[in-house]
Amino acid sequence: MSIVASDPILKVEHLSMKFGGLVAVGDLSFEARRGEITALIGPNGAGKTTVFNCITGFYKPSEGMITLKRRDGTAYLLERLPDFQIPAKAKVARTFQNIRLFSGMTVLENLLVAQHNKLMLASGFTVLGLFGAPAYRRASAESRDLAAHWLEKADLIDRADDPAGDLPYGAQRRLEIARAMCTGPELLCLDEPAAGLNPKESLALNTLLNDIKDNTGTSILLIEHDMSVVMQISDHVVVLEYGRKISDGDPSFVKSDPKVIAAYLGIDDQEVETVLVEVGDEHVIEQFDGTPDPEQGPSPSSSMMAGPVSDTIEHADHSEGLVKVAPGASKADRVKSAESAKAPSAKAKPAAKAKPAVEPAKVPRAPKAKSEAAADAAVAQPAAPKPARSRAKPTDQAPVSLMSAPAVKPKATVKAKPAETPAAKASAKPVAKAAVPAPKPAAAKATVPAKSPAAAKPARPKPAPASAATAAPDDLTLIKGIGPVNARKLGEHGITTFAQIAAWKKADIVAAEAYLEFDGRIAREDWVGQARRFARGAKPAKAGKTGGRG
Ligand SMILES: Nc1ncnc2c1ncn2[C@@H]1O[C@H](COP(=O)(O)OP(=O)(O)OP(=O)(O)O)[C@@H](O)[C@H]1O
Repeated sequence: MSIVASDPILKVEHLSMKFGGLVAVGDLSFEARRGEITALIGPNGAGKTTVFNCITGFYKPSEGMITLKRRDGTAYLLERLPDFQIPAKAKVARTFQNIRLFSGMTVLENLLVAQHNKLMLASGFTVLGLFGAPAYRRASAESRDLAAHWLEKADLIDRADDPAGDLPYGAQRRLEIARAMCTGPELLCLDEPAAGLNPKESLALNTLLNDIKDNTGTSILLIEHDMSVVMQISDHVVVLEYGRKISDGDPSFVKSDPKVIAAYLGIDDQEVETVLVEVGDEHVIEQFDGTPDPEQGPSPSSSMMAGPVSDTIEHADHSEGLVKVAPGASKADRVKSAESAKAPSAKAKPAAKAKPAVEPAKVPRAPKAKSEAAADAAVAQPAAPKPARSRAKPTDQAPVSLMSAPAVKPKATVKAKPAETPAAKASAKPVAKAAVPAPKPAAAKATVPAKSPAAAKPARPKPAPASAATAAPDDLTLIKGIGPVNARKLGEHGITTFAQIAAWKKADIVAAEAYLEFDGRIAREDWVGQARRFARGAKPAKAGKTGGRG
C-alpha cells in the first residue's frame, strides 16, 4: 500500500479517559498527519498528557480508538497493543514532562542504551557479544554511528563522554529527543520539550525539531505551553479544554480562534454566553466526584479495555453530541454562577470559577481551579470571598491572538498534577499542594489590558513570605544556577531576596524544585549557601557566574 505524505499517521477517534468520576478526556477525535508537527495545546489540566499516555500505552482508554499507520501501510490499534510493543512495533517514541535520563551514564551511553534491543538481537540474546561475533560487532558499530549522528544533530557531540546529569537543562532536553530518535520512531511524542528552557535553548530545540521533521520523515506530536515554539514550528494545532477539543487547524487559524482565546484568556460573564453560543457549548453540564480511580493508573497490561464511561460521559443531547465534563470547568457553569450571584440570596460562587492572572512571558493560563481548586477551596478556604474574575479580557478595539496576548502562568508552578506513575503521584501531589504557594498575580498589563485592576487578581490569596513584602528584592541571578527565567519563576512564588533563599528548609527546596522542575539541582548548586553568603554581604562575582539556565 502506498502512503502519501499527507496521510494521517495517527487517528484518534472518540477517545475518552475517565479517572473515577473525572472525565479527563471526553469524546476526543483528531488526526496527526505524516511528516508534520502536530501540537496538542490547552490550558493546565486540559487532558493533553492523558491523551499522550493513552497513545503511548501508559493508560488504557476508557473508550475510543487510536490508530497508528506505519509507512509500510501496517495499521496498529494502539489501545489494544501491549504497551511495551508500542515503541517496537508501532514505532512510537516519547519524552516526558520531567526529564528521565540516566544521569549517571554518559551522554553517549544514554543513546546506546536506547538501542539495547537491536544489540541484544545481534548478540542472539547470548554471550556472543562478549566474544565479538561479527553480527554483534556490526550492530555495535552501527549503534555508535547512529548515536554520533544524533549527538551531532542535537549539538551534543562535544559532551559525548560527560555524565548526562552534568548537562545544562536545555541540553538534557535535546539529549532526550536524540535518545528517542535513536529508536527510529515514525511518531515522536514530546511532552513539553520547551518547559523551563531559556530563549536560546528554545531556539536550539526548534532547530532540532525542524531538522527531524525535514530530514527523517518522523512525524511529531507535541504538547507545549510555549506558544513561541508552538506557533513557529507546528503545521497543525489541536486545542483541548477540559478534555474536549475546542479548535483544530493551522497555527494562524487557531491563534485567532475566539474559542481558543476565551479558553486561554478568559472573558467577561456576559461575553461567556456569547462565546458559549458560538462554541455551541451552552448545554455542557458538569459532574465530578473528585475521586481519582487508582485502578486507572499506568496499566500493567494493555490488552484490556477499561470499563465504559457512558456513566460519566453522557451525550447531553444526542443530536449535538455534547459531553459532560468536570464541574467548575465549563463556561456554562460560570454563567450559571454569575446568574445565581446576581440573585438576592447571593450564593457564594464556587472557587472553581476563579481564574488566574496572566503573565506576559510564556504560555497558557494560570491555575485553573478545577478539581484540585474546588477541593482546596472546600477544605482550606471555606469562607473565601468570591474571587474577582482574573482572566484578561480581549478588547473590542484590538483583535487578540495567542501570540499577542499575555500568556498565563505555566502550570508547573501552580498545579498539583498527578504524576506519570502512581509512586510519583503519591509523592508529588502533596508536595505541590502543600508546599508550593499559589502563584503571584503576574503582569496582566501586557498587550491585552485587563478590564479593571481587580480583573487581574489571582483566584486565591497568595501566601507570599512575610519578608517578601517588606524587603527590597535582590538580584537573584547572582546565585549560580539562577538565570532570569528562574528568577522570574521564583518571584512568582514570592521569593525575591537572598535572605528568603538562605532560610530555605528541606521542604522549601522540595517545593521550589517542584515548580522549577528541577531534580536535585538546588542542593547540587548550593543555592542556600550561595544565598547566605550574599545575604551576609559577600561581593557578587557576577563575571565568573555560570550555569544559570533560565
Ligand atoms: N492518573 C490520574 N488519576 C486521576 N486523575 C488524573 C490522572 N491523570 C490525570 N488526571 C486528571 O486528568 C485531568 C487532565 O490531566 P492532564 O495531566 O492530562 O492535563 P494536561 O493538559 O496535560 O495538564 P498540564 O498542562 O498541566 O500538564 C486533570 O484534571 C488531572 O488531574
